[in-house]
Amino acid sequence: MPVAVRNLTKHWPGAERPVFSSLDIDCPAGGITIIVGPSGCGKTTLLRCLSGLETPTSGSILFGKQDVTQVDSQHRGVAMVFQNYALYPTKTVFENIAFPLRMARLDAQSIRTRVRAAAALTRMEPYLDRYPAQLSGGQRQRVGIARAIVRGPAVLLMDEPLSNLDTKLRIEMRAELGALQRQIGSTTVYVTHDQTEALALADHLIVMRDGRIEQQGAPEDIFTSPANTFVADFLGSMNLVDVTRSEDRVFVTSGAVRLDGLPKAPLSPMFRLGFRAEDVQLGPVDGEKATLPVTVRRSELMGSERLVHMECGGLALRARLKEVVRPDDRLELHIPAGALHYFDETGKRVAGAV
Ligand SMILES: Nc1ncnc2c1ncn2[C@@H]1O[C@H](COP(=O)(O)OP(=O)(O)OP(=O)(O)O)[C@@H](O)[C@H]1O
Repeated sequence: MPVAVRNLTKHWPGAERPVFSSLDIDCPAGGITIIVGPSGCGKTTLLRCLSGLETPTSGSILFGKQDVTQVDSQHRGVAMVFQNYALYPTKTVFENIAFPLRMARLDAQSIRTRVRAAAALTRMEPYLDRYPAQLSGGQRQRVGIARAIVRGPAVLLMDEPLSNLDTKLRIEMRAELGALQRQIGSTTVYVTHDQTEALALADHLIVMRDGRIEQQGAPEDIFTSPANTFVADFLGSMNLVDVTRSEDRVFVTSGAVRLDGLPKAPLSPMFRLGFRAEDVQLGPVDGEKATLPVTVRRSELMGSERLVHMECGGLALRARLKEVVRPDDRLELHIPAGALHYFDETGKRVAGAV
């Protein structure tokens, strides 16, 4: 069942401006929609409106064809997983998972069957008699997930479910969660500020800033064609260089940048050139490319390659390189034409630039 939001506005009483206004969102049936954006942009408020824990000021929320805007939270067929797990400390794992079923007054046999099924899916069967304090962080979050899926919700809402876990566990749980979501097939809306998580898990991605949607679509499309410099920087921290053009020469602040045979798109005298750290090359590059003179500042080992921090005419840039470079080395960076992004002076992507 698809979930949609139409013209949705939330204005907290007394606040100067709405948290978000006139939002339109479409979440595909059975898939994971990820809402990503910086802290405070309104993600949690939007999720709470979907759950029915919060009432929007205006607009509508549709679950399939049904308008649920005025429907009580308990009757929406939604379940929510919280960042802080929100488990009952005095109840066993079994009773925590069983809680929504007891509230719905299911008989003891059905409760046992359903709790066991949810525990099996989340690999918590061996721990049903334990209390939350006797579990690891990852296990606690699994209980939170089991409790959310135990009633077979049509819509599953997740608010930063992995952010209390350490990096290694977060990566493991992320993969588990993706697989589990496919198995249960509930339409899932998942909120995070972590761009890696968003790109890894999303079927449909929504990038928000200050209560506005900056871009929504397939994660690959957003990553390869960010609509503006905010999206480009937020998803994959793109290097952004202000470029001034005068006749056929282009400059980056104090250092000169060479654009061999570029750009094809009509560009204003000032524009922004974007490229990702992983697309930078030190060796010769065939064909059209941009060339930037840089000075190395710092190099961080990241397994088989290095994240190299550099400076180009006062601008800080990052490159992922296999080569060993040292502070103060002066280098020429080459960025192949296909890896270049162009934005106008307002930050908007210039269509068809490359
Ligand atoms: N109950 C409330 N009453 C008034 N203002 C609120 C309330 N809850 C949230 N806000 C405000 O709404 C704005 C959006 O908050 P929200 O929690 O939705 O952001 P977020 O994007 O989820 O951020 P984070 O990632 O930090 O959780 C913030 O400015 C916040 O202070």
